[in-house]
Amino acid sequence: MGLAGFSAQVQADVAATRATVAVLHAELPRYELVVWTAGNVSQRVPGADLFVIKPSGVSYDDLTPESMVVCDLDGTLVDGSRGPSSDTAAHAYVYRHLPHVGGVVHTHSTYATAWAARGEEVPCVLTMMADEFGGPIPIGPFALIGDDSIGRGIVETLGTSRSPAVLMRNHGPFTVGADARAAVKAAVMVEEVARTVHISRQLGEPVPIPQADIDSLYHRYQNVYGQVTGREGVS
Ligand SMILES: O=C(CO)[C@@H](O)[C@H](O)COP(=O)(O)O
Repeated sequence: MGLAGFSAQVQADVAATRATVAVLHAELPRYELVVWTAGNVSQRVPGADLFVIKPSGVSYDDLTPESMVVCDLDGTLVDGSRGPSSDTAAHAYVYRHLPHVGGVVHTHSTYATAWAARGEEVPCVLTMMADEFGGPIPIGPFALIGDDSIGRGIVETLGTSRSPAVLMRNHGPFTVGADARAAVKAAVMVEEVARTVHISRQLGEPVPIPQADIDSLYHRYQNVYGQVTGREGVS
């Protein structure tokens, strides 16, 4: 165990990833996506079959770069002085099976988890949903914590959807992204739209967006929205 067998470059990348993942954990309470020690963020280490995740059951106030733990893609602890998150096996399964994913986030945010408790997907009735999720936010199967079951449910469900978020039944949202920041963004967005669609439902039946419009919105947001490097005026 330890990082001594890894190159200086990988060790530097591990240090940088630890810092990134520690900072991003602070976003979960900031956006009110978690209570107490619920939830977790992880990110792949570039150029190595490793990822960084938080230690299990440690207060968000006490999460530092040094306290982050490093695991291999089987979820085995490689470096760190504390036990890894209880969801490490789920994160590891996602990294093993989805090579394009560089970051994974899990929260128990209230509205998204309420949809998960009902086992009902969030229908695509908001332009913001079409933008970020490209359609409904799907429900994954019920799965117990600790082995590959949650990871399998995430990968199987995301394989049939453009959504970077899955609501694991009776549990809560898991989100993925090119890096941990993108996965945190999806976690923030999934809670926001779950809340808005829930409120809309109290007022009546939300109006679905036609598929062609969902496709158009998704394409624009994914490819044109924001500061796209290489576009005129953006360096
Ligand atoms: O879903 C669960 C437990 O039900 C976990 O995600 C906890 O919410 C956080 O666990 P640690 O990451 O602190 O082990």
